[in-house]
Amino acid sequence: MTTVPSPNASSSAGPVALSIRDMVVTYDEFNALDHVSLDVAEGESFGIVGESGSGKSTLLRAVAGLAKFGQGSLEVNGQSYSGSGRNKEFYRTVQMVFQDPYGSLHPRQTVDRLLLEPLVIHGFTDVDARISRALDEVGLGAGFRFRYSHQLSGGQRQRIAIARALILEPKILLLDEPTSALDASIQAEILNLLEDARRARNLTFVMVSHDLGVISHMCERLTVMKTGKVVETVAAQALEKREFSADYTRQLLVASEGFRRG
Ligand SMILES: Nc1ncnc2c1ncn2[C@@H]1O[C@H](COP(=O)(O)OP(=O)(O)OP(=O)(O)O)[C@@H](O)[C@H]1O
Repeated sequence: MTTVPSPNASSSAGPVALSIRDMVVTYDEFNALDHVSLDVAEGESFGIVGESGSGKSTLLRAVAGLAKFGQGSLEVNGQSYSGSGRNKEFYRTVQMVFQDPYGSLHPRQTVDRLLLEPLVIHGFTDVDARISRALDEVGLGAGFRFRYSHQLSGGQRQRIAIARALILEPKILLLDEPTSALDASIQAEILNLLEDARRARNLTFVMVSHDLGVISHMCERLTVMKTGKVVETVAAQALEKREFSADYTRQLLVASEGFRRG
């Protein structure tokens, strides 16, 4: 197993869960991802920040196989993947949670069906017990099993989306702004729920957010992106101590603090 030493904040410690080298995603001759490289360690919580359009979602989508990368390489849990091909094991062990759970939850399916579907696809048989456990883990009781997504609040819908991701016992969660559509108190509940799940299951997180406060609360390290490129990768504590090198990181931090004060 590949292990990356940790000489400083820009490299991860321990076995590598996710390794991206020189990744390029091109749309209409424009590089939305421009030679991006980074490593994320097993069990690490890793953040991606940057202004709108900097390529954060494209990076997650390229890892997930939802956007094709034309150049570069991707290794997940020791296995190499091409720009577009993914196998069934990948789709079990790597799960993505989106900002808007409406998009990922079929409106004509009950919670029960929504949780059953991935279990059936991946050949699990003890489905009843797994559905009950998944609902418990996200703080929803059996009473929610036969509700449709329009009968749930935004926070409850996001809990179901997380349950649907966790039910397959993944190793990596790709989280694309998972709480930015929620109000502050629900946001905190969902972040706590995610953090509890990560610790209990030794999950690896790669979390995109425009909110540096969320990322520094949740993540051990983070990559700052601008115009499709990595500006720098720093330890989350470095933000508080102002131990980063790029002016752009300082601008992002100042903008985010100004926004919070405002
Ligand atoms: N399917 C697509 N076709 C063409 N261009 C795209 C596509 N998806 C993304 N882009 C472009 O790629 C760039 C990066 O987009 P991306 O969604 O990754 O940014 P982001 O950092 O996640 O932004 P935000 O914080 O606003 O969600 C943007 O200029 C966007 O317009």
